[in-house]
Amino acid sequence: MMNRRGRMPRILPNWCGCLERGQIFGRIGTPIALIFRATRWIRGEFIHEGENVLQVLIVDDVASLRRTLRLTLESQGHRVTEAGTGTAALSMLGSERIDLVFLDLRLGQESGLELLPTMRMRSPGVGIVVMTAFAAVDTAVEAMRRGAFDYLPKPFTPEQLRLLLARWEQVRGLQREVDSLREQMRAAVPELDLSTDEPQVQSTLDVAFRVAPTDAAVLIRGESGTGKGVLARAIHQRSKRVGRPMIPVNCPSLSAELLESELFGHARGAFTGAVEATEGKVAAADGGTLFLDEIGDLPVSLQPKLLRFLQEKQYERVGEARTRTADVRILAATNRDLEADVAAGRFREDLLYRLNVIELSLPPLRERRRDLLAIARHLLQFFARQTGKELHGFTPEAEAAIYRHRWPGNLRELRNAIERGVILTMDSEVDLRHLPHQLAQLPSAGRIEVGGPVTLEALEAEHIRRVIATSASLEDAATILGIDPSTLYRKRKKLG
Ligand SMILES: Nc1ncnc2c1ncn2[C@@H]1O[C@H](COP(=O)(O)OP(=O)(O)OP(=O)(O)O)[C@@H](O)[C@H]1O
Repeated sequence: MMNRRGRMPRILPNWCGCLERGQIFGRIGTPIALIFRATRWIRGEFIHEGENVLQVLIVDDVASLRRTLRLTLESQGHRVTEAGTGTAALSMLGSERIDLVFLDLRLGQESGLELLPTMRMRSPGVGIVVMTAFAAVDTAVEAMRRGAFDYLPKPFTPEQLRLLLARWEQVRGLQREVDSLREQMRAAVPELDLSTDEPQVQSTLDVAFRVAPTDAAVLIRGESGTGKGVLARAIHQRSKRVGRPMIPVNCPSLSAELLESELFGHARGAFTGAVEATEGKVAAADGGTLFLDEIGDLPVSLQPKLLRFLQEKQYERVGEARTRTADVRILAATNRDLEADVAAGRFREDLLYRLNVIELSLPPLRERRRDLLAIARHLLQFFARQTGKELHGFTPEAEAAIYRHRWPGNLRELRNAIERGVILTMDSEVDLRHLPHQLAQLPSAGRIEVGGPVTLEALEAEHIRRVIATSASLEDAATILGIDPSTLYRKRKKLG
C-alpha cells in the first residue's frame, strides 16, 4: 500500500513487544512520541489536530504497559490519559470526554470484564477495547457480549492498533450518520402521541398492544388518513420483531405483474427489463413485518399467491421455479368495505379470514372530538419546534374552528392545516386566518358543544360570534350577552 507521498511504507517492527520488554522509553517518553510524529509527518502520514484525533483512556494496572500504549497512540496523533485502577477509570469517564477506552482484563485484584458494563453505563457512547495477555476466544466473546467494541491480544503491533482505530473511526462515522438521520426523521415526522381520551380508540389501542408481541395477522380498518400506518408501526415497534425491518407495500400503486415482482422478487430475465434478479419485499421483511397498505386493492390474480404465503410461508420469485420461505408477520390496512368486495367477487373470502385474525378499527377524526384539540396542540408544538418559532397555542377563534370542522381528510388533513398555520403566523399564536379557508366557513349548527373538549375562551368566542350574527345590532347583542356594548366592541375587535 502506498502512502500519501506515493512511497511504499516500511514494515514497522513490533514496537509494542520491544517496549514491553525493554522499557527504554520510560524516561524519554514524550520526546520519543514527538520523533514518531515527526517521522510520520516526513512520510506523509501526519494526522491533523482535530481531525480523527481521539481522546483515549488507558486502563491498566501496569504502568510500563500504559506508557507503551500511550507512546504508540500519541505517535498516531491521539490524546491519551491513563488510569491504574477501575475506580480512577470510572471517575475519569464521569468527568472527561473520552472516545475510546483500552481496558486491561486483569487489573490486579479487579476484573476488567466486571468493570465493562459500569463503564458503558457511565459513558454510553464510549468505545471499549479489551486487552489481555491471556488471549482466549471465550473471554473475547464474553467481553463483546458485555458491550466491548473490540478485542486486542497482547502483544500487538502499531499496525494492528492502527487498523483497530480505523475501524472505530468507521463505526463512529456511521453512528454519527445514524444520529443525524434520526434527528432529521424526528424533525420531519411528529413524535406521535397515541394517547387518547376516546374510549373507542383506547380499546383499539389496548387490543393492538396486546397482540403486538404475537405473530398474529392484524387488519386495520379506517378511513384514509385516520392513522392506520402509524398504528401498524406502533404494533411493529412493540413486537419481538422490532430489531428487524417493517417493510410497507402500497398495493394500489402498481400493476398486478409489477406488484407480484415487488412482493416476491424476480429472476434475472423474467420479463423485459428484468436485467438483474431482485429479492422482493417479502424477502426484505424476513424476520420482520410486511405492512400491506390498501389491501382491498390487491389484484385478484395475486390474492391466491398471498394466501399461500400466509398459510405456508412459501413463495416463488417471478420467473423462477425454486420455492423459497420467509418468516414474515403480516399487518394489513384498508379503507374499503372488504365484505362488500367479497360479495362482489373482488376479494377472496379465505384471504380476508387469514388477514383479519385480529381486526382493529380507527374512527374518523370527526368522531374523536375529545382528542381533536389535544392532537392539534401537539402538532402545533411539533411544527413550532421544527420551524424554530415560539408559539403559545391557538387563538380562541382558531380552536373553535378546528373543533367544528368535519375533517374529511382526518389526521392527515389536520396535520397539514396546522403545519400551514404555524408557517404563516407572525404572532405568538396561530389564528383562524392562518388556517385553510375551509375552516373559516360558518359552522353548521350545533358543532361546538357546551361540555365538549373546548376551552372557555373558544366557547365564549363562538357564543359571541353567533349572538352577533343573529342580533339586529351590537347593542342588542350586548344586552343578550349581559355585557356593556363597549366591552362587546372590544371583544369583537379582538375576535377579528
Ligand atoms: N396520533 C396522531 N397524531 C398526530 N398525527 C398523526 C397521528 N396519527 C397519524 N398522524 C398523521 O396523519 C397522517 C396520516 O397517517 P397514516 O398515513 O398513518 O394514515 P392512514 O390511515 O394509513 O392513511 P391512508 O389510508 O391514506 O394510507 C400522517 O401524516 C401521520 O403523521
